[in-house]
Amino acid sequence: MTAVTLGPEGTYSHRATQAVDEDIVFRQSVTDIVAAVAQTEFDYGVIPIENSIEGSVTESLDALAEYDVAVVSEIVTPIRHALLAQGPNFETIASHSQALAQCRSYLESSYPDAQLEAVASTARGVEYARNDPTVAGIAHPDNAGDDLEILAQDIQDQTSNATRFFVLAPVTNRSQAGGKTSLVVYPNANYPGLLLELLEPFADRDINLTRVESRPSGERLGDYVFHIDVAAGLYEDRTQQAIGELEELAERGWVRRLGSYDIQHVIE
Ligand SMILES: O=C(O)C(=O)C[C@]1(C(=O)O)C=C[C@@H](O)C=C1
Repeated sequence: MTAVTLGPEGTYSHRATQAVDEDIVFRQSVTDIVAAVAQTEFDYGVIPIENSIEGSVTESLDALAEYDVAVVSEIVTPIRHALLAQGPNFETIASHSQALAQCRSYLESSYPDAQLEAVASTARGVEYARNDPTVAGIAHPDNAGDDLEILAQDIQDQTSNATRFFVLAPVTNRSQAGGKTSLVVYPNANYPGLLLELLEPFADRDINLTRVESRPSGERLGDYVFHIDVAAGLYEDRTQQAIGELEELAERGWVRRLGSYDIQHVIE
């Protein structure tokens, strides 16, 4: 079994993937990961979905709307960032845009003059710092190795900082079992009360929504794709009935069942 995730080695995605598989390969973007799993190149893919400080990883949501894959598990893990560099005299701080944003207050108060540079992943920022003494990276402290100093630890703006990851698999592995279900809905319609109507089938059956996110469809301004997570499994009649109603409401568009799954908490 092989899993694909965001590289290079040492990203938070890599750490989360170690809870799923031992044989891990890396890609440079979450879109590449979702596309590779959709094309059945790998058994699993692990992508970040949502962070407790910064919210949705929008590239991941858009890739889930574009490619047909299954969500088979959710991993929640604490994110504790460190500042890593060859020494204290650097001018640029490089990291993933999510990590830079999660440390915004710390960076504004401790390094107001530093140049912030968004790179493809936290581990990519560490590579950059390893090759350039004028650059510091923000990443998990284990990335320091023998050649980088840990200048500061726990620099995220909230100690409770945590990220949710989805474990993806090819669609043939989509499961009906699990306590949560993720759906993507494109109603291809726009009228007063549409969102209310889309959510009512769940409220009517006492199904708790754990997340609703809207993303632009890309078709026209004001046209949205909705990402809906519910605390119920596809194996339950009430979930199937609610989705049936949702499909009628979205008859001009589409409804994708990403699958049902359980949550795994990974502490380190
Ligand atoms: O760059 C990494 O280390 C990643 O795994 C990506 C990512 C993200 O996109 O949210 C994962 C967890 C953290 O929230 C910061 C960055």
